[in-house]
Amino acid sequence: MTTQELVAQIHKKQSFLCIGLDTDLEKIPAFLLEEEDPIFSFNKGIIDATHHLCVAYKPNIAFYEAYGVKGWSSLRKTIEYLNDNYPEIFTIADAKRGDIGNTSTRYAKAFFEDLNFDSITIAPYMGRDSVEPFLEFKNKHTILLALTSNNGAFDFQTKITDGQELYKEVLSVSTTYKGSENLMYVVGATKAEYLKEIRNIVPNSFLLVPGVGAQGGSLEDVCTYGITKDIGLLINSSRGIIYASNQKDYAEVAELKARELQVAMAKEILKLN
Ligand SMILES: O=c1ccn([C@@H]2O[C@H](COP(=O)(O)O)[C@@H](O)[C@H]2O)c(=O)[nH]1
Repeated sequence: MTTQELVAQIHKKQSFLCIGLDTDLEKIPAFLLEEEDPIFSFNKGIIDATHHLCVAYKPNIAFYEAYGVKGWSSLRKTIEYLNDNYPEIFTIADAKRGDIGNTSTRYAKAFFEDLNFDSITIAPYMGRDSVEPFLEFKNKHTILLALTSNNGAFDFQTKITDGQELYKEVLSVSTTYKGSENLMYVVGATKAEYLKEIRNIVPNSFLLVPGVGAQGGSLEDVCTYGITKDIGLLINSSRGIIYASNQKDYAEVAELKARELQVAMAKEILKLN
């Protein structure tokens, strides 16, 4: 999917919501455990109930890898279901990969070609030659971890390196990578006060923002400094939407939670006019 197509979807749906599919057999409603593939059945229920309110879904790959071959099969069914039924949806493999060049190319083939995701999250720690292989893929997007939502972000990401904080170095150096027009960045909603400075370095890039809801980040705070004329934000919520109920009504309750966020996002878009 191109960035322009993503922006068009955001305006059409008046939403920049990304729903995280962090599907955990210990948290999904018990009645689904009798299904042949409970993870896929749960995801399908969530997707069918919420696709009109969001522009992206983000399966976190850890939740699938944890179940071995069965988990990978559920992941494949989920991405195929999305691509076949809702091709307008932007898909994010939250895999946090990145390795020496030839290995990164294999990761890119796995997620962009075999599974056909639109984007993948990547750790920038191994530098240019670990990221550029992902950027070679046309209309595919690489989402670099810049300033993450967790407390551990302060261990390294905010430390001064070469005269500025490491996360700023990640942002500015990565803009010189070949294919950098395919870059997006992860910035935690819990770090909203950093967004003004982040926008000075990457004024127009899309930011994937996890951390609203369960982690306590505020959508309004993120928008105050992070929103651009093309919106430039994908705000993620996982547990706050998908586990709002663990009963038969889980999909309907997920729809209500997604709608609350979509309505708040529509208000933020209106403020831009
Ligand atoms: O900095 C980061 C990077 C990734 N994540 C991931 O996003 C979701 C957040 O889930 P919630 O339930 O909405 O808290 C999850 O998959 C994380 O691994 C993040 O939270 N922070």
